[in-house]
Amino acid sequence: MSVAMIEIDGASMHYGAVHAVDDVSLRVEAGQIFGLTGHNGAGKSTLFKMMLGILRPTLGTIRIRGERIERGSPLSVRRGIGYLPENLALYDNLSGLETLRFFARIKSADARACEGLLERVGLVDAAHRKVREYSKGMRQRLGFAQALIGRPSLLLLDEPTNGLDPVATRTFYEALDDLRDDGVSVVISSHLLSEIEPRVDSLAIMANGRLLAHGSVAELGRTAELPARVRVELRPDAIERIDRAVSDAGFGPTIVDGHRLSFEAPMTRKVPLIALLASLGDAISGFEVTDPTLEDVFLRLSHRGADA
Ligand SMILES: Nc1ncnc2c1ncn2[C@@H]1O[C@H](COP(=O)(O)OP(=O)(O)OP(=O)(O)O)[C@@H](O)[C@H]1O
Repeated sequence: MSVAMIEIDGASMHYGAVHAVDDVSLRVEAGQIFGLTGHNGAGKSTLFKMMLGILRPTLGTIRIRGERIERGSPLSVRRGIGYLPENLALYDNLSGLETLRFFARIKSADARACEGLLERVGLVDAAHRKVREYSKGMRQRLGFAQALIGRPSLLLLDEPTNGLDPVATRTFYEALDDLRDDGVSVVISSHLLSEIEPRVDSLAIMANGRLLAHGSVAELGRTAELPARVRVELRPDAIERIDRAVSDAGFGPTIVDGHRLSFEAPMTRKVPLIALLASLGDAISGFEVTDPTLEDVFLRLSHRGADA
């Protein structure tokens, strides 16, 4: 098997009785946008800090590109990682450009790239304004530019869209796609499941320090065994006939809402249900298919985790 970008093996971080991260094993392949999701306090930030070697795991190991991460890890490994912490401390009296130059010095990176980075995050016009005058979204974009200093091959971004408006959020994800096209691997944490769902190649769901599941959105959907919902709009006189035909074929349950019927089918039987409905003729005037969302998957898996 090829070397993973990140390989976490049985990693735990315990603060006394608090198990911030608890026996997490995870593999992130190179060249992916990988999402780390979970509710507040699930352990996402702690796992990031462990991946960076800021925190030493109580148990387990973490490898980046095959190199074990620990405090005092080789600079060559750390230099290849760009990190946007959840709350990046910025100096209010520095301008945006001075801020990036300051971080470039700390990272021993080429400061000449800083102007280009400001352009990349849409802050070139604010380059010489003091950070104290920046809005929350501008600070967040400056933080993102800071993570890109030194052309890292791995980006660890903790809640990067916090404070961004919808347009800035879209621009941010477009920038991530470009970075992935350039071969950069990205791990992004968020508790905004609907935002992250269409934008990651695969993801992990954490709750109370534990990993509930990981894989592509489709794989997680299968793991959660949630049904697809199909809603049809009908001529009133056809309701009974179609309800019977669908339940005779083994689908259900059916919900009747005026002249609409809703059916549920396991994802593996969604297409046969649609084919059956399509064969039932012109009594059907409208059609809507809803696959389970990541939010549904998360809720189902969290409940299972709590019941275990
Ligand atoms: N230094 C610490 N000492 C004790 N407990 C801690 C410490 N740091 C984190 N924790 C606890 O570990 C758990 C995980 O916290 P963490 O910040 O990793 O979660 P998170 O998923 O990033 O949450 P959020 O989405 O709110 O940022 C929480 O219960 C938190 O209170």
